[in-house]
Amino acid sequence: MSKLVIMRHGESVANHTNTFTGWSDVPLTKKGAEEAIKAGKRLKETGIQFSDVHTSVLKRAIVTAEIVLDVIDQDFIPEHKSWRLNERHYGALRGQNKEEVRKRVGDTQFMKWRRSFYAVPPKLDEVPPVRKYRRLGVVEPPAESLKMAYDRMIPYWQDEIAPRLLDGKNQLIVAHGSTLRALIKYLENISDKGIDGVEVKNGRPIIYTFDPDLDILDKTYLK
Ligand SMILES: O=C(O)[C@H](O)COP(=O)(O)O
Repeated sequence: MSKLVIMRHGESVANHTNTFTGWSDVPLTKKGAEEAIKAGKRLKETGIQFSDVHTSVLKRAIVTAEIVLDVIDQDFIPEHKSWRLNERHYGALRGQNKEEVRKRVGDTQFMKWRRSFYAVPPKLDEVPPVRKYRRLGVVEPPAESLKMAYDRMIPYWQDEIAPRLLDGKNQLIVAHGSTLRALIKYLENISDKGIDGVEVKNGRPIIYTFDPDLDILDKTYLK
């Protein structure tokens, strides 16, 4: 029986100011770092030994993962970073205050951009080149729906995570609200409509236990 723990990064400065973030690379707040420490302590109590940790290439996930590994005394495990685990790209909404956008466009459009599977947020007119993505040969998208994020994230699951779990190796993923909603949708076979209501909180680990065929035996939330 292998275990997968998925966790959203701790509070970022953009979460704190209620700003659309996506692929913007923002640090954790002090509270975010404390959430990571708390999550690490709760994880330590479970005694799970991980073989690998996977993060996006965004520092709020990377730093959260490193804090957790430190607290659980598993800093030595291989750390894999992939743009495929990045937050969904919020396009031209990034950097905008969520409350101001909500007031401007109304609740329905606001929630559609944030929670529906297919809605694409307003696109960036121009995507400035970022060395981090250029060196990976990745073209930063002008915006992504959750479906688009799902489509680029699932190959990472199939290539890098599922085979390790099938080999009985416990895996930790520290990523983002949207990528983790996409993964939960895939793992639990949630409908396109049903995913609207799924929320992933900062710094709260979710533990999946799988049988040898990678069917879910149990799902536990750590508070
Ligand atoms: O990218 C962001 O703004 C957040 O990490 C997730 O935001 P959401 O909860 O509005 O999708």
